[in-house]
Amino acid sequence: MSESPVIGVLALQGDVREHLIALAAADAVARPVRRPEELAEADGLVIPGGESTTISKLAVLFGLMEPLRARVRDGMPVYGTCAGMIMLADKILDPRSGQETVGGIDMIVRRNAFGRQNESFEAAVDVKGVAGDPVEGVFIRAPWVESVGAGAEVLAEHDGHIVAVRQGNALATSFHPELTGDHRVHGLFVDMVHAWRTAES
Ligand SMILES: NC(=O)CC[C@H](N)C(=O)O
Repeated sequence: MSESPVIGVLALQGDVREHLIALAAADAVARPVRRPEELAEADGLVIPGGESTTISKLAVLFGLMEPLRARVRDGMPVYGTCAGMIMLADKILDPRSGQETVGGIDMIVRRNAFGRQNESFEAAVDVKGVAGDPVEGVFIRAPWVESVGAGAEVLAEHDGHIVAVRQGNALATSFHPELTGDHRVHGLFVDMVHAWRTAES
């Protein structure tokens, strides 16, 4: 395979460090991204879990919202977990005031759908494209996807609710593979970045 891709982790708020570790374990060069210049150098980007309204407001404040939208529109691979999934939704069912999204996936997301912090849970999830045993899904005040448009593919469901979606080069999960030590979902994302780089070069 060609040399390791550089994958950024949007480092405004949330579990940035865990994603940097998971990406490195999946053979990517992982870097925090806080400035537009850092985003420009990345071959792909992870938007971490955390608090989506905070991440949204900081992205606007740091001048990153428009550059993020532009790169996603151009096809840069992007992966969002939990709050990151919310950031990739074209529509949020119950946005807080001032909450914007990057968009990129034709889906409607319901924030905190699986309940509050103390209703967080783990469950085995079968994810299309991840071979072998189910993934251990860690759900923390997790969103679910109410519905997807024609262009988006459902990769996983839990309890009848959509929890993983892909549309082109955008991938999103309600749960947090970065917290489990199982790096297969990050591996899937790194493969998407390799494929995109090869297609672009
Ligand atoms: N673990 C998470 O990322 C929780 C997401 C949070 N409920 C939000 O709305 O942003």
